[in-house]
Amino acid sequence: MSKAITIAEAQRYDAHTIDVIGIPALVLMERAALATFNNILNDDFDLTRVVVVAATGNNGGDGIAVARLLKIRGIDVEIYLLGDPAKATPQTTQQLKIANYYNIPITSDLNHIVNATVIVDAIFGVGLSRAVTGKFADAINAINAADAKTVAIDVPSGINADTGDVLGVAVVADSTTTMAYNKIGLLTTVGKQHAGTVHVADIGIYAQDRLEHAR
Ligand SMILES: NC(=O)C1=CN([C@@H]2O[C@H](COP(=O)(O)OP(=O)(O)OC[C@H]3O[C@@H](n4cnc5c(N)ncnc54)[C@H](O)[C@@H]3O)[C@@H](O)[C@H]2O)[C@H](O)CC1
Ligand SMILES: [K+]
Repeated sequence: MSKAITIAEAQRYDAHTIDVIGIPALVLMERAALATFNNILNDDFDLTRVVVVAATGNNGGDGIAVARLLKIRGIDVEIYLLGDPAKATPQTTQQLKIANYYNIPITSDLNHIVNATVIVDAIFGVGLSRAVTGKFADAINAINAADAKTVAIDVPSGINADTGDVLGVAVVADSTTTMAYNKIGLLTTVGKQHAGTVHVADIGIYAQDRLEHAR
């Protein structure tokens, strides 16, 4: 049974890797995006119309970087942005700048989500801290109403990564690319129902500063 971690452990390992070891947060974000991008290509989905639904935390930054990787590959992709870009994290602000360089369209039309063939869920990851409401809930309901295949980044948005509980409303994903280690909440019945196939991405974050040898 491979290791699964809590939100607090994920945040602690993240901070240790950045602040003590010295790997920049943006490098971790790029590796998270590349792992998710490769899983999307390997999952062999219909990539005719991809919509990345992103908020302004680092989960959103991961998704905006995935959008750029898809755009460079010649795939029709747009970003449905939730929240105020002026309040984005530094890493997500940088990803928005890069996405702008590649002229990736940003939409606020929920119909674009409903009509997508693949949706990337980059709304909330381990930073989810309260019940999902308002525009965030509207976007998650649109994602779940779509016929599209849905790929969640790190945690299906709306799921508490410690307990697997749905905080108001949560994305039901076909697959989830989760960073570093699986999350204990995704091993629960409800967590599994929302995560779909879970891919664990090695992005350079390890509990003991190195990748543990497979048991
Ligand atoms: N740990 C790793 O290995 C890496 C993780 N990455 C990604 O970063 C996210 C965590 O990012 P963070 O900015 O801490 O939080 P989120 O993006 O998950 O959440 C966004 C933001 O939203 C606010 N918020 C919380 N709950 C609600 C709510 N119910 N309604 C509205 N807004 C809410 C809160 O302020 C949060 O900060 C992790 O999951 C990974 O995807 C790194 O990119 C790579 C390494
Ligand atoms: K997510």
